[in-house]
Amino acid sequence: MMPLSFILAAIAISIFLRSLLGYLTRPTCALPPGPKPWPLVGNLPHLGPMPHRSMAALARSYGPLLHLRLGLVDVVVAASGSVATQFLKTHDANFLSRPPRSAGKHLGYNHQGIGAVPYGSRWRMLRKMSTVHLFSSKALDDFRHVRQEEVAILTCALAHVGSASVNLAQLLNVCTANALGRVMLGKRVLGEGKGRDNVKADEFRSMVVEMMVLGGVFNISDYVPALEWLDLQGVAAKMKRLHKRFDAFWTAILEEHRANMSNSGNKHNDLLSTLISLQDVADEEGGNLMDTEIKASVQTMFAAGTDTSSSTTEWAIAELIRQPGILARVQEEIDSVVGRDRLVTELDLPRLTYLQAVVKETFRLHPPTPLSLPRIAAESCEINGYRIPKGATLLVNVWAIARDPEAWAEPLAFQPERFQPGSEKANVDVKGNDFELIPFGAGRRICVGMSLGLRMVQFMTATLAHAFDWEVADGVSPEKLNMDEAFGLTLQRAEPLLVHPKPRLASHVYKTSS
Ligand code: HEM
Repeated sequence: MMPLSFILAAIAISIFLRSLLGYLTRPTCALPPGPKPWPLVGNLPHLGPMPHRSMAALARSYGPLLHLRLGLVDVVVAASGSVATQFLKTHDANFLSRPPRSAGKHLGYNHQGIGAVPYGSRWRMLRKMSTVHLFSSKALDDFRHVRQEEVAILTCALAHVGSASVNLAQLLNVCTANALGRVMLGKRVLGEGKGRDNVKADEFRSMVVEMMVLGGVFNISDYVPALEWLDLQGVAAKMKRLHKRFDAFWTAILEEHRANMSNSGNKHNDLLSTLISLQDVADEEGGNLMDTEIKASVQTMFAAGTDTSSSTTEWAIAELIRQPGILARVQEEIDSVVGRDRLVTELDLPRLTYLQAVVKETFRLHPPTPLSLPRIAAESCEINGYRIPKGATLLVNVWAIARDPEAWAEPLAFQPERFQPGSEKANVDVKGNDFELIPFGAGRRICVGMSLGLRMVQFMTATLAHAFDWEVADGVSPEKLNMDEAFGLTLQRAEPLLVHPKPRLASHVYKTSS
């Protein structure tokens, strides 16, 4: 038996060594600067109704790398292109997962959808499947006719409103959701009374609206997890109820698809049937794609892909209405490429360089997710000499970055010319390569639907600008158009754009056979 003194000495040495190790590996740097947090709520009171604007203002006082304590959660905010580069390029591997949120838990099948699933083999599998079958150039081209048909229906509807004014966002939303629905589920999801829709369009519409509302609520228990069980705002209860409705909807669609596939010899011509047919293929760790992952991912695609594209297009048209000179230049460009005897097609887009500049400028001033989607630090790390603690939430203020006066001349002015050949930002794109303009995020977890979102926004903006002249409803003059923002799940206009579209092409163009 070992003598007691030896055992005590061993314990003392191990305690000393542990302390020494702790001392040597202690973080040597401080947290990034930020306003002093209040007890318990931390900096929540600093956020106000427009967190992206409040955080931009705080960054002006404290610098482009900001630390906030929201409730009990450490949050770091990147507010310049160079700080975003540090997080999303240099340290991207450390920020590949998203922090758990009540919406992902209660509405997203406990974080099983592509947008919330932690980084790893399941994420890679979902990402690869959707990239190949939904967003690759081939997949996009295969479904081009679908988007063209839906945009033609939108154009036709706008041409026939007569003297009534229209809420452009609503029609754009129906167009994008139906285009996505046809590609992902093989059918329109927001119906349109032509006898071909057999999903419950009204039910779907009301569920999506509620999802956007609940997703936009600032749920206290996301920031003070100890209070989760109290569900102080009743948000979790509402999410659970909504989840039940959504799950019944997706389960019915899955069953219907399986039945159709077995009747048609496993034919699959939409994403859902493709995913079902891939359920036998195992991921790198041997796991198969589960029904819940399919349902969660399809639901995420609708949530992430509809409002983003439609609200950006609404902002683009609002900017064009406010600046008739820019609209005239867009129309002139499209007239010269397309003429006035047909609608724009997606194949025309590469030749419409000024239109593309207009879309870039719209993404710069009105990014639909101004704080991107949050990421979480897997490990502590050091950025720009500051300590980023393990588990901290990263918010990238893409809205502030794209208005940074250090990076942009006249940052608040809508000037598509800045992206024209020979201009300062001619080579800047929105695809995650130029960190001063990252509306789709950047790095490995960049928006998976970027190619589709970009194409949809370019195509809808081009079509609407080409097919119509625009008047604001109620006699509001273009320069008085209210451009205020409202913060929700996506960056919406505070006041919807109510307009009178005036057809400007040959009348046969506004007839659709769909
Ligand atoms: C105007 C269009 C869009 C914008 C500006 C946009 C923006 C974003 C942003 C900023 C992110 C977070 C990226 C990051 O963490 O770095 C994201 C993620 C995502 N987006 Fe988009 N998006 C758009 C359209 C779409 C479309 C059309 C779809 C699908 C139909 C889509 C599906 C997704 C999904 C699934 C994710 C999560 C990806 C992941 O976590 O791996 N988005 N989007």
